[in-house]
Amino acid sequence: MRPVKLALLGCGTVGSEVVRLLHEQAPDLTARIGAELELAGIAVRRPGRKRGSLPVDESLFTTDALGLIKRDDVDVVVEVVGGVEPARSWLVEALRAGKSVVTANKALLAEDGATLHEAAAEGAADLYYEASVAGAIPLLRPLRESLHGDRVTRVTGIVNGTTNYILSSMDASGAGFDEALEKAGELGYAEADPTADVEGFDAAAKAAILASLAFHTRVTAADVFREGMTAVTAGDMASARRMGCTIKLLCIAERGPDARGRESVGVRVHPAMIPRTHPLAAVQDAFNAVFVEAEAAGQLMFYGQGAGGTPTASAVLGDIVAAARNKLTGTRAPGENAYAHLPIRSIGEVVTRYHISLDVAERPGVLAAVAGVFARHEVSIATVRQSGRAQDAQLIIVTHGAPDANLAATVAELDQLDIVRSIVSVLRVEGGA
Ligand SMILES: NC(=O)C1=CN([C@@H]2O[C@H](COP(=O)(O)OP(=O)(O)OC[C@H]3O[C@@H](n4cnc5c(N)ncnc54)[C@H](O)[C@@H]3O)[C@@H](O)[C@H]2O)C=CC1
Ligand SMILES: N[C@@H](CC=O)C(=O)O
Ligand code: NA
Repeated sequence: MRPVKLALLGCGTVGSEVVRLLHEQAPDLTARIGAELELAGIAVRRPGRKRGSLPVDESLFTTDALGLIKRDDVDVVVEVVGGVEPARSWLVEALRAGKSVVTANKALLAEDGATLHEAAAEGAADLYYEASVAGAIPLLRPLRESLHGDRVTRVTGIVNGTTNYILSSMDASGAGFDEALEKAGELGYAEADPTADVEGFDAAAKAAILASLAFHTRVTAADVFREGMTAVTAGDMASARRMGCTIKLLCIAERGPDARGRESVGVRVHPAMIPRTHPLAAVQDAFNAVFVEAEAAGQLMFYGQGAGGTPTASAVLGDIVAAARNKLTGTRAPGENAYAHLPIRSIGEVVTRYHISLDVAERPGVLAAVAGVFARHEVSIATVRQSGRAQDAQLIIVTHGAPDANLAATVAELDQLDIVRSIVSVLRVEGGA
């Protein structure tokens, strides 16, 4: 049997681990596939760079990614460069030519997955992207295959390792944001531009990919409500701790009837306060965890390493094996299945709960005035806690569920009240906190 030939694009944190695992596991991979996997070439930016410990022939390195993709002997293109361009042009070229693609590129899939899926359909080619969401955790294959007999209603989780590493460091040791981010970068968790992590763009891209698969509807990054975690302070974390909670950056994708009774999809990424008893509160460091709720299956939980070169390479290798097997047997991966065309609900229509911390003047009638604002916006208060000082006091209010637009309008009106000296923090609450 002739070997299945791979073109590897990118040899950074993930790419170098793909090379290492391909070498170390070669005999097993050959036995599992029924043919050898062979690297036809590795596209890099700087071919002369020292990659001393990598078990490959230097002659494989090239700066001509497109030339490598177009080679007749290449069967599978593995893209671990990242970013929208030139990755999109490369992958479209490969797919249209009937070459299978394995990619970890969530930014591209969430921005313009449709173009890749269309190119895959045109070229009758496989498009695999398990590594793009939650690193090593097998999550997309269960959504794309195992759960196809069921109706998924909600996907909730922690899908960014860098921010979970930062938030769990802030919670456990009171570590500062900058220090924890630097460490996450050193450990290979952070994106090339870590703004993508801390501002929630990376999690939003993953949320779009998850929602598209779960709800059979094209959801792009632009459809996802996104709020990063840079505004979460040590004070917020301490306040959460006092309430028996912690703060996590959550991705939530849900389907169901909106206020007009129309079946729709809401997808959001934001920091949220959750009780310490919640299973997601126990997810530490760069680990990820995702709950999938489906009508027949009930609740499923997926947990594991969501970032880092080696765990991510595990998912890439799994996809390479699947693509190689398909090449040999003439079968294909499931294609895009976006038949449902569900409308996207705006964040204003999504029912959320808020934890609001206010500095207020300490005088009679303050509580009534504050409560009046909530009532005017039809927001019901679950708990109020007041800690008083000489002339001012802090009020901590947790609401019941209400449309996010009502909650936002409540905060905006509170901000206008003379008795409110400052709005110290506003956080959404999930899971019964
Ligand atoms: N690091 C992680 O934990 C995870 C990363 N990913 C995704 O995997 C992909 C790769 O990520 P990393 O390996 O962490 O990034 P990285 O920045 O370590 O590696 C990317 C490599 O691509 C190279 N490159 C850039 N432009 C190129 C070009 N025009 N031609 C050839 N090579 C080029 C860079 O020099 C770099 O070595 C990204 O899409 C990322 O979002 C997905 C899951 C986890
Ligand atoms: N930067 C990402 C890497 C994996 O997708 C993260 O921190 O989760
Ligand atoms: Na995965």
